[in-house]
Amino acid sequence: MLHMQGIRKQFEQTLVLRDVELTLNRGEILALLGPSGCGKSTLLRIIAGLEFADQGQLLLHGQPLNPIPIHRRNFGLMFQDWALFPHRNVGENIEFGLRMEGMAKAQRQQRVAEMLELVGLVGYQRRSVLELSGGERQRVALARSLAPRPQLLMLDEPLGSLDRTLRERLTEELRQIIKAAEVTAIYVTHDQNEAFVVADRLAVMNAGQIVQLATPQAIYQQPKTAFVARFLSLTNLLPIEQQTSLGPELQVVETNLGPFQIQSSQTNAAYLLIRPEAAQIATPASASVQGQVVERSFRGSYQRIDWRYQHGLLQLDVPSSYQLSQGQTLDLTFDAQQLSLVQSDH
Ligand SMILES: Nc1ncnc2c1ncn2[C@@H]1O[C@H](COP(=O)(O)OP(=O)(O)OP(=O)(O)O)[C@@H](O)[C@H]1O
Repeated sequence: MLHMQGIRKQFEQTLVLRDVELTLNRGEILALLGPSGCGKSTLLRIIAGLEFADQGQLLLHGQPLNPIPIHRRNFGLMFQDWALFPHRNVGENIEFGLRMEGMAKAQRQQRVAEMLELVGLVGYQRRSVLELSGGERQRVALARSLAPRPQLLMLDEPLGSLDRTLRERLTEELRQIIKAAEVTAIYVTHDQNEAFVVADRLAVMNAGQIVQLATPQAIYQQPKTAFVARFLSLTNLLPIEQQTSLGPELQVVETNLGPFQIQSSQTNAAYLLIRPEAAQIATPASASVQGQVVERSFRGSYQRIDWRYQHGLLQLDVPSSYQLSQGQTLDLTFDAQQLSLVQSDH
């Protein structure tokens, strides 16, 4: 539906977007995920028409987007700092875009009722927005963006101002509402958990480039570069000392933790990624690696341990049912399914 080619943007001396390529499919929710300053908002603002690219093309349904004025694009926006109109009630806020379009009153009222139902606020129409909780306000803001049936909804850190617990609950709700409205959406966030919950596909950005574009599951299973792995809090990255291909899909890598056989077509990998859940408590018969628990923290169904071996330290998760204490010796094996090969960043 929306196709971006070779998008470049420079602010003074800084190149903020470098040859961004991205295709957004109809009905999907795509999250732009990346650290502060990587260019997410700039890319969104270019799509919205609030900023212009120095180079590159934006196509909407195969047609160039640039000549279409902002008000005729029919894009919805929901930004963290876009407050509701404080002196208008909930219904009037939701109705705002419909009035701008010149929609007749009866139709507007029907649409407002549909929107209140969609966001779970039936009966709130005449309430003042000043009386609402933070979560309710965000739902009104979402209803206001969705009311004019935008062909594309853009959300920039829409839950950024809410506390963590509320954010987690609302993220799931946001996804359900956007899906029920059958709208195509781009969702900007720097929070990987939010992106995982909300998105069909994720574009992970670093320094003005899209480093990886795939489903949340695929990115978690196979982060492409060390940057992506670290950004997802996957920090056990062991430099590969030597790699041998035993076939197109089978690699043997040497690391300071020992040799590992990995099902992968990735040649010339820089790191072996050990996901925290790869750790398995060794049985006396297994070929294990010796180590020691130096820290342990309880996380509910599992415990996170800092595990020191002869040449390094890993953060690993083991079931809470194991009685472990700080300083104790612990021999481990590693589940090959939870290991992957990762490229360097350059
Ligand atoms: N109008 C502007 N003039 C000059 N520099 C700008 C302008 N807008 C953005 N920048 C710079 O461009 C870079 C990317 O900014 P952008 O807001 O796109 O990043 P972001 O990934 O959305 O970050 P954040 O999550 O902090 O909003 C930053 O270094 C920012 O300072």
